[in-house]
Amino acid sequence: MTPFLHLAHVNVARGENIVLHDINLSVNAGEHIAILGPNGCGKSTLIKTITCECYPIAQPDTTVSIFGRERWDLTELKKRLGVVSAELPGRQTLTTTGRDAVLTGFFSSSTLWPNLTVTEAMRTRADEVLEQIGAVPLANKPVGEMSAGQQRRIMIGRALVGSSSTGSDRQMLLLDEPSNALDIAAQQDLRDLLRRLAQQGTGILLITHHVSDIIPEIDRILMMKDGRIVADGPKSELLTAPHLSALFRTEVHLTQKDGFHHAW
Ligand SMILES: Nc1ncnc2c1ncn2[C@@H]1O[C@H](COP(=O)(O)OP(=O)(O)OP(=O)(O)O)[C@@H](O)[C@H]1O
Repeated sequence: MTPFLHLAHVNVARGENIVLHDINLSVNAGEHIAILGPNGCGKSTLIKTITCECYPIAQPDTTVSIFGRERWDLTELKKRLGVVSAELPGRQTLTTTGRDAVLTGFFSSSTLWPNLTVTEAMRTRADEVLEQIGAVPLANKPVGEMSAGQQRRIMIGRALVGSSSTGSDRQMLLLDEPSNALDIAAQQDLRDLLRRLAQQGTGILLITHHVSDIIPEIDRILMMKDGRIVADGPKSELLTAPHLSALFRTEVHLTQKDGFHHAW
């Protein structure tokens, strides 16, 4: 199995406070994982640690290894690791077309600035990705004229463009509450797209507050509380009403239908 991530004894501070405590986590490429936990427990900081936007406190036993390497050129890493959240990369993205917004994934930029060199190979790869995510009709449409669901689809393309769909350069998609601000139909579209990508071998690391976002292909759950991973195991064991009730310190009810869970 190809390793995607290995974190050992990782502590991370933000401002004056330590917000991640002794994180130990290994993920293989192509795994499908959901991270659950109350507001402020450190989920986004964990993703930012993986993308090197937050750094661990240097200690002798601390390890952060991504795709089997501990040292990265940040530009190269960002190409391999796209994060999709409910926000666009910048306001300039609004005037960028769908195809160009996908191409910005090669540069981690908000738009295709004139000084960026786009090669033919990049264009071919962007067209491949537009096809893969079912967004060919959005190629020439400005992002600002798209619905929130269409924008999210393009941002998934932007996150995927820098890596290939197979082999050691396999796609790994990090999603931080991607269904926020989407209506019911757009949430459904997003789940269908994530299911298709997961079935094609794209790895998924999904942060969500919505249990119904946990597509059937996700089979591993991480539970975080107060900056610590408090549970890490199969969905069948952890995605239960008692575990969720303990995690969120409130009574949670759970139902299951067609591989999806619904909590209230
Ligand atoms: N830029 C920042 N500066 C200082 N502290 C921060 C910053 N961003 C987050 N924090 C703090 O770090 C802790 C973890 O925040 P983080 O955003 O990782 O949690 P989260 O689980 O993703 O929360 P949510 O579910 O609300 O998005 C919180 O206590 C938060 O207040």
